[in-house]
Amino acid sequence: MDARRAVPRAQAPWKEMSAEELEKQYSPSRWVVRMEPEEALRTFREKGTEATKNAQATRRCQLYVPYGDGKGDRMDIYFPDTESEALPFFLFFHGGYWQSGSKDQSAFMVNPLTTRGVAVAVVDYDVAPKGTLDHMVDQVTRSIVFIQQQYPRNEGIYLCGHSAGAHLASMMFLANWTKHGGVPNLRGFFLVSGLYDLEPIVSTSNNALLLMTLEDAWRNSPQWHLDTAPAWPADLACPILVMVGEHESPEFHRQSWEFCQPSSLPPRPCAEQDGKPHLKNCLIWITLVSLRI
Ligand SMILES: N[C@@H](CC(=O)c1ccccc1NC=O)C(=O)O
Repeated sequence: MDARRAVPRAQAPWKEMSAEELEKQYSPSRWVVRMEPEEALRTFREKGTEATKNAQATRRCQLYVPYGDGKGDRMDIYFPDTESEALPFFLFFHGGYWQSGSKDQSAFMVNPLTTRGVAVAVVDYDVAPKGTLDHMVDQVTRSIVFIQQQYPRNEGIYLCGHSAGAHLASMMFLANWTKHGGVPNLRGFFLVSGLYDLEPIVSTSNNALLLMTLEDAWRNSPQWHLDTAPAWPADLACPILVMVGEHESPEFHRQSWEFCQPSSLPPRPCAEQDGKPHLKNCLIWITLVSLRI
């Protein structure tokens, strides 16, 4: 807790906000410029569901693959046309503030990636109120270990998450892989519009179903734990792309920006090799055009 107290107030502008302003900052749909919030959320769901149906109708796939014993431990895996186990794997973790969304509306990246020779796994996890944050983090960890064990000859595992899913993916920097049965061949992170410090969310309506305490938020905020994260194998070259939408709220921009600062990101994969940093961090500002699906 000391580290959190040591954060200068200037770096935590949300602490000065009214409850109403904080609510707005953490309501992404209210920042969409092309449509009203309700229409934006509906469009997001409809496009995702349509793209998932299309992917399942057109791609070689295995659906509802169990990655554990829990009822919610399921993923859909989509394959390129080429039959091979030596494929790169792209794992996607959906958003929805840890309380909505599912794999069934999240396979929108499948066709562009599988046509380029990448296998895609769209992972389900138990959203609140069934699942707690700790349980979801555990599920995500196990889903990655499952892919590594099923496809030991993979050409890299790339994690991508959106919003709450980007948070879950970023928690993997803190994972104790040896405890989970082996180090996955992680080769890249794509973190889209993520949340890395959960404390501001505790007092918003997004916490009504999740019921996270300040303690839960602290434990599950990668922003505050990267300096003590377990060591990574030095040979894992692992670029991390942190992305945030151009029109998203100042708080969403701040979360991504602060997570990108060298003092926040895991020091170990940064170890220099051949005089070059292992880890390339960059903040990409997505334009509205590139967000179109
Ligand atoms: N109630 C939220 C919904 C939301 O944040 C959201 C919706 C779909 C996918 C991701 C989302 N945000 C973070 O996980 C909003 O008003 O935007």
